[in-house]
Amino acid sequence: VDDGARDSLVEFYKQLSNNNIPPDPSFGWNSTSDPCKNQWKGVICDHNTNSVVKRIVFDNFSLSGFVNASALCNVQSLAASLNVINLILNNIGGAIQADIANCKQLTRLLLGGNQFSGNLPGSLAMLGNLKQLDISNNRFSGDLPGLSRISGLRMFLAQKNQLTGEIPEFDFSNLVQFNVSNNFLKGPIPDVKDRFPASCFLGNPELCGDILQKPCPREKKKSKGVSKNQILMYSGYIALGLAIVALILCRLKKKKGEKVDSASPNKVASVDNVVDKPSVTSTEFKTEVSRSEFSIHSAESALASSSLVVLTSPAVSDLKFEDLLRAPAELIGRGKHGTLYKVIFENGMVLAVKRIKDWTISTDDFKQRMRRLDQAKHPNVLQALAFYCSKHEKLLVYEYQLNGSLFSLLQGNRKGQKFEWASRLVVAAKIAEALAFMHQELHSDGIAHGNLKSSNIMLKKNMEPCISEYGLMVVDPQESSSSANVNGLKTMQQTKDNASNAFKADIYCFGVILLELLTGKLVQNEGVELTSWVHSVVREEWTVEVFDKSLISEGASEERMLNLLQVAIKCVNHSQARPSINQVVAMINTIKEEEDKSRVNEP
Ligand SMILES: Nc1ncnc2c1ncn2[C@@H]1O[C@H](COP(=O)(O)OP(=O)(O)OP(=O)(O)O)[C@@H](O)[C@H]1O
Repeated sequence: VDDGARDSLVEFYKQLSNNNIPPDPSFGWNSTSDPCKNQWKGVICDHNTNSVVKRIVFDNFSLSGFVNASALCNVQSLAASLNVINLILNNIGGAIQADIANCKQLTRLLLGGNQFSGNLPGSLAMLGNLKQLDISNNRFSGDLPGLSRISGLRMFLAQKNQLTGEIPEFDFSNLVQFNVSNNFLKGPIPDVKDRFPASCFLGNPELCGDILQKPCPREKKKSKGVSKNQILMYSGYIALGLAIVALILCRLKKKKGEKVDSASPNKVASVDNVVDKPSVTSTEFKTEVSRSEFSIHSAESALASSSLVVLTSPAVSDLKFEDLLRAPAELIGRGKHGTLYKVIFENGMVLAVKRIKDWTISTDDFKQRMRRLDQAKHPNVLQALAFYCSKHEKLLVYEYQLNGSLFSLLQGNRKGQKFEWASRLVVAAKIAEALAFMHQELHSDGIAHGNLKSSNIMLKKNMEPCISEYGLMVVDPQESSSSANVNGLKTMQQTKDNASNAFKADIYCFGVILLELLTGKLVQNEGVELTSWVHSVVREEWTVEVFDKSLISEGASEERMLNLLQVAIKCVNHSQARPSINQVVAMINTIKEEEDKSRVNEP
């Protein structure tokens, strides 16, 4: 760590601890030692280089000073590396300075359970990489800043403060935890469907909305207060709308005569007729909440190859592309590689449609890949039912899984649902076996999963786990590092032996899922961090601390949990010496057999 960064850290700690001198030399935080090499307490460094600070973690350290965000975030080398600031459950006071926004790489800012006060800086909105923001149980006041640009935000906790004003706009698509209860917020609650219970909003006497069974008073002003300019603007929109409709009608009339026949015969699947209407216009069919939001980029692409290829599933044999466009669609989530919509049909059928973003694969390669994937069938792999592919647009259709994903199960979104050790072991074994099957089937085609993570493990009706989105990531050596997998495999994927690396990468990602199952902690987008945390705990010989508390209290066998942890650690080995998927299956099955035996022998 460079001297400037070290000195700033020392300054930061000084103020954080109210000028308390670090308790002993091994604690660090002095200008005579190095934060990484000398392993300062509360500092976690990049495990590869051991020379840049990634996290500052002081949870429950009885600190009672202030946060000097300028000292921390105005130093370029620190700002560029710091991912996590975790100061929960201390006694830290004062305001948060706007300079916090210079720590642009922050994914977690956890300040809950302190004495912070004052307004939250509007600059928080600039922390575009944030996944978790916890300011709960403090004395923050004033309005919440608008954080709607932080589209990856998964957790926002602001309960028990003194916040005022309305709840600002949020991008709720990725939020899985949200709480603003017990403040002084007012006005309408945003439309969060049933994703968050009323308890997340309670304790704000002036908040209103269906969820609180407290209707909001109708706004009278709306029609009264329309200004002249607004009238002009709206009439402009209406005129433009009418012109577009007229243009579309003209074009449709013309096209009807010259029926195009461009769909090539398809050996694997039945192909529906060329779409002749809906997508001839430009872009999004989007009205209010529940309309289809798919867009076809141009009339040209719609006519040239607008066929929906229905794969061999009989469930959707009559499905037509236009049905898909017409049905109401709801945005479920926006991931790194695309967007997922829930589409509900009149006959009650519910489908999940994945719209893939920025995939430079050619149309032919895409089609071929889909057909290969369709041939590899396994009960624990979610098969695509159909797909659509044009130059600019790639859609995949899956059966919608009502029970959600392993991610949401671990996150505790499914209320009151226990997730016991035996079930976790079954999930691990089934996913490993399914992955082994797919690797075996698709090895010669070089198609690995490419994006294995707990949000891509769906739970079927009977809670059977199944791998979803297999093979939707092409591992392309030419491709930029931005396409790299979430689990920090960039450098690996950039190396030459790409296909084999992709299979190895799947093993790594599977190891991360095992760690999630064992620890109950989630690493969405932060795989490297969970693994380094586990490594550090194991290194310090507090191994049992790693396990999910609910597993310990359930009395799960420590020995078998340790054995599974060993498997996970082998899988997340950063060198390429990872076990093969078949070895992983064998190891997990041995643990599972022991578990089954012990259950039989139970009194
Ligand atoms: N078939 C499905 N049925 C129901 N929910 C699904 C289905 N497939 C995915 N989901 C859920 O929808 C959400 C968005 O999925 P999506 O795959 O687009 O994003 P992601 O997995 O977070 O990121 P990425 O783009 O990297 O795959 C996730 O919570 C996922 O668990």
